[in-house]
Parts: sequence; structure tokens; C-alpha cells
Amino acid sequence: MHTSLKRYLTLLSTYLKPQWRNVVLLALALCSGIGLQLLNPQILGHFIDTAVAQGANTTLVKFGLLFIGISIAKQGISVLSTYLDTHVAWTATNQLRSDLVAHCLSLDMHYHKTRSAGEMIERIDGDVNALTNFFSQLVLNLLTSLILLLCILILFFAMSWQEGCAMTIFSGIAFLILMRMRKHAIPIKKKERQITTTFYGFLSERLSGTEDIRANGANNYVLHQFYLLLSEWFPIFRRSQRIGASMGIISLMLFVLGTTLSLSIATILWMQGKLSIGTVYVIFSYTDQLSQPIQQIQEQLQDLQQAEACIQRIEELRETHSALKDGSGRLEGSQARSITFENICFGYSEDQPILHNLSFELAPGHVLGVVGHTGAGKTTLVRLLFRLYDPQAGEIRLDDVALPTLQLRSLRQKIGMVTQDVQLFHASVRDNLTLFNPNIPDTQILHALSTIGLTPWYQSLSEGLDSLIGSAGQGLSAGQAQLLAFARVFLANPSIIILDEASSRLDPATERLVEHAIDTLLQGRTVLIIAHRLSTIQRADEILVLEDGQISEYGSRQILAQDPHSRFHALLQRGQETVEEALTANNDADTREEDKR
Ligand SMILES: Nc1ncnc2c1ncn2[C@@H]1O[C@H](COP(=O)(O)OP(=O)(O)OP(=O)(O)O)[C@@H](O)[C@H]1O
Repeated sequence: MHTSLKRYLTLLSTYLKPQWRNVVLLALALCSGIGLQLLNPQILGHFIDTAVAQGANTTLVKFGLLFIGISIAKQGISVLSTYLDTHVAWTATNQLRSDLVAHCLSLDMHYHKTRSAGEMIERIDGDVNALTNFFSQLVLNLLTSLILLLCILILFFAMSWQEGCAMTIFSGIAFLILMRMRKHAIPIKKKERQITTTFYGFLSERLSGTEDIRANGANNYVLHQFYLLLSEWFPIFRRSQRIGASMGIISLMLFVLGTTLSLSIATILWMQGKLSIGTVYVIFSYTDQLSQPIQQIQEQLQDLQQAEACIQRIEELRETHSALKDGSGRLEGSQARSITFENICFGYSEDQPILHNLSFELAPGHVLGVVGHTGAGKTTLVRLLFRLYDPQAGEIRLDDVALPTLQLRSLRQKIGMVTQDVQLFHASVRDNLTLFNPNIPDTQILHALSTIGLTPWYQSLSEGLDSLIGSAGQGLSAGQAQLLAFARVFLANPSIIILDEASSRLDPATERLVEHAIDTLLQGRTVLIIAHRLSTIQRADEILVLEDGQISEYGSRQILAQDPHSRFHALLQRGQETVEEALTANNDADTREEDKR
């Protein structure tokens, strides 16, 4: 079978099968609609013939009532088919959208990092939106338009073979002319879609960066870019509108010509006494109806081409699989666990290694402070522990169980993380804390808030846990956002905690709260702290100094702190507040030493 056809059928059967009853009903509604549409002109034809022949009034009234009844029924069927049409299309596309979102979430970070958010939205929503038409109208409408066209031509032949031949030839020519015109219009429509996508992308990016744009006085630059985009859009829009209008006029003229031809033949046949005046009216009415299936068929054929491109892209996405194979093992209980990194080598691309032969072991319940310059590989190390990537060599184990043997879901549930960049959603405080898990009772949430020291903040909320948090945590200070993230992790009760400490400075009161929250959170858990302040490092049992993806020092904090030859000792001696400043001071001192030598 032709591959595109196979693809269409697979997609249609996957998403239409579950709602086959509605599909059958829709097909029946469309066919009945066609039947009624063709029946009414016949009734009017008989009405005219009876009236001309001065037939009985009761017969005329009967025809009239029948005509009205059919018109009403036709409207009812049209409402029903529109409802079914929309229902079928949205059910199918929503299911496809959910499947794609679930699939994308299962893909590894390599996939996500090489694609922009805009591209993903376009893939999940844009392509699926374009398919809405495919699911409901395209196939059924194409079929019904073909049936309608065929029926009209058969009825023409039934009334007169001359009319039948003329209208069949006219339909063929009209179809070809319309197809050719549409082909001309497609490139400009594509260009228009491209420029609108760029424009809205530009707009959303600038609107989300309003604060930075204003603060840096970049308003004029943004307005200039805005103007440039609009001035690019305008001529394309004008051309597209011009082509659209000319297409409308040409197709109108085409069908006027068709009607003239049809009526001329019918008039000649009437004058020869071969047709009644009623039949001439029926011919006129069918000629008028002819434009509908012809225009629809060529529109649907073009849509099919567009749908083909979308289906191809959707299939491509569905055929992309995560490089991470899920395991089957589960981690039970929330006790602290040991972490082992054994000879880990990793690079985001094979030719650019980031971590080199990293080995260390952290006992259950111990706290490891990881320090290193920006870009040393600290975050990368954490990503490996979460199994967002797999190392190219070596093995990571939790309680001596290798990560790839564990279910990803189970592994990630056991690790809680608080990053510098707290992700808060435009949702209630409750949903932000439970991450939309309705099974967590409010008492547990309130307990978490009180443990983290957020009770006074909670009491200040007018609607308690139902209070809304602005998008991206608007209305909260950096410290409050961090504390909420602590409470979130506390509720999840993980075995391991990763703390990527915020480098920004907090006010002393919030700082005290954060310190208290950290103390509470770390109890009875294995912890990995990416420390930016030397004060935080004082919590660590062990210290790992990372330099260019290699461990330059690893050991007990107390021993390293007392060893005058250790790098950690030197860091502490610098008297700086942050790790970065101390590391830089250390490096500067090393360089001066070397220069002296
Ligand atoms: N997704 C990625 N794709 C490619 N390279 C990356 C990616 N993320 C990080 N890197 C590179 O890996 C190296 C280590 O980055 P990483 O973020 O682990 O450093 P870090 O020590 O956590 O730095 P920071 O303290 O600034 O967060 C850097 O050279 C960085 O450019």
C-alpha cells in the first residue's frame, strides 16, 4: 500500500476507532444532508410544473409543506453534523495531543536541549491543530463532496444527456482551473504563516522580558525590530489578500459561465419542448449547487497535502525514542541511601568530555559539599544522578543498585531537588506545593509549611492554601520562593536531597529562615549540596572539589579543613564569603606563586 495512505489509515483508525459510533452517525448525517439537498429542487420543480399546469391547490400546498419540512430537517441535520464533526475532531486531536505530550516528556534531555520551546509547541500544538480538519472533515467531506458531485451529474444525465455531458465537462475544467489557482496561492500563504510565527515569537519573547528591556533602556531597539517585522509582513499580507480576492472573483466568474451554459442548454431544450419549466428550474438549482462540491474537493485535496506534512512530522516525533532505557527495579522506603559514582566519564557530546573518571562514595545520611568554579561540571554531576543523561563510561549506584536497573519514575521520586531557579506555577499555593497531587491532605501541607518556618507567611495569605501565586512566582521574593521549594521537597519526603544553593544574597531574616529550613530538610537524608557560600559548606561531612570535570580533592571536611596543604583549607583561609570568590582568590595566588618561580 502507498506509504502515505497507510499512514493516514493508521492515524485515522487509531484515533477514530474509539469513537466509531459518532463517526458512523456523522457519515449518516452527511449522507442524509446530501439526500435532502438534492430532493428539495425536485419538489420545487414539481411545484412549478403543477402550478403552470394549473393543478389542484391541495397538491401545491402539499408540495409547499414538504419543501418547508425538508428545509427545516436539512437545517437540523446540518446542526447535528457540525456538532458531531467538532466533537469527533476535538476528541481525536486532544487524544493525539496528550499522547504527544506524554511521549515528549519521556524523551531524554538531549532531545529537549537541541530544540527550542517554540519548536516543541509548534510540533505538539501547531501540527495537531492542522490535523483537526483531517480527522473530521477531510475524509468525510471529501467523500460526501464526491458523492454529491456524482449524484448531481447523474441527475443531470437523468434529465437530459446534453446537459449531463456539458456539466461533466464544465466540472472537470472548473476543477482544474481552481486547482491551478490554488497552487499559485500556496507559497504566499506559507510565507504569511512563517512571518506570523516569527512575529508572535518575537512578541512573546519581548513581552516576557519587559522588565529587562525597560531596565536596560532597550525600548527603542525593540520598537524598531517590531517596525521592521511589521513592514516585512505588510506587503506579504497585501499580496496574499490580493491573490485571495482574485481567486474569489475568478471562481465566481467561472460559475457564472457554468450557469449561463447550463441555462442556455436548458432553455433551448425547453423551447424544443423536451423539458418542462419545472425541470429547467431543477437544472438551474443543481448548477448552482455544483460549485459547492467542486470547490470543496479541491480545497480538501490541498488540505490533504498540508496534513501529509503534519502527519510526517508527528510520525517522526512518535518514532523518536529516548536514549535512556527504563529499568524495572523500585526503591522502597524513604530511608537515607548511599551514593556511589564509579569511574564516571561524561560529555554532552561524545567528542567534548565534561566529567573525567569521577569516583566517590557517599555513605547514607552523609552530606557532601560540592565546590568548583562556574562550568566545572557540578550541575552535570547532579543531572547524571537524576538520570537525565547516562554516562558514557562508569556506573552510578544508589545503595549498590545501578541506576539503569531502576524505574526512572521510582528513582526520581526518591530524589528531591531545590535549585537556584525555583519553578513556581500560576496556580494555588496548595498546587504549587503538592505539584497538583490531590491525594496530599491539607494537614500535611500545613505541617510542611510550619516545619520550614513559613507559617507566618501562610497566615498572611487572604485565601490560605487557595491563594494564587503569579506566573513564574510573581509576588514572591527569591527567598520565599526558595522556602516554598523546600516545603515542596519536604512533602515529597525523598531519600536523597540535592541542594543547588542560590548564589543571590538574601536579607538576613529570610537567610535565617532558609538556614533553618535547610537544617530541617537535611535530617535523616543523604545530601549533595552545590555550595556557593562557605557558611553552607560547614554542614557538609565530606567535601568534593571539582576542577574542569575532575576531582581535585575529596575527603572529610574536618580533615581537609585542618590540612594546611589542602585546597579546601586554602579556600577557608581566603576569608571570602562565597566559594567562587575564594576559588578565584586561590587561583590568583597560585598564578602569582608560579610567576614568582
Ligand atoms: N545541555 C548542555 N549541553 C552542552 N553542554 C553543556 C550543557 N550543560 C552544560 N554544558 C557544559 O558543560 C560544562 C559544565 O557545566 P555545568 O553546568 O555542569 O557547570 P557548573 O559547575 O554547574 O556551573 P555553574 O556553577 O555555573 O552552574 C560547561 O562547559 C557547560 O558549558
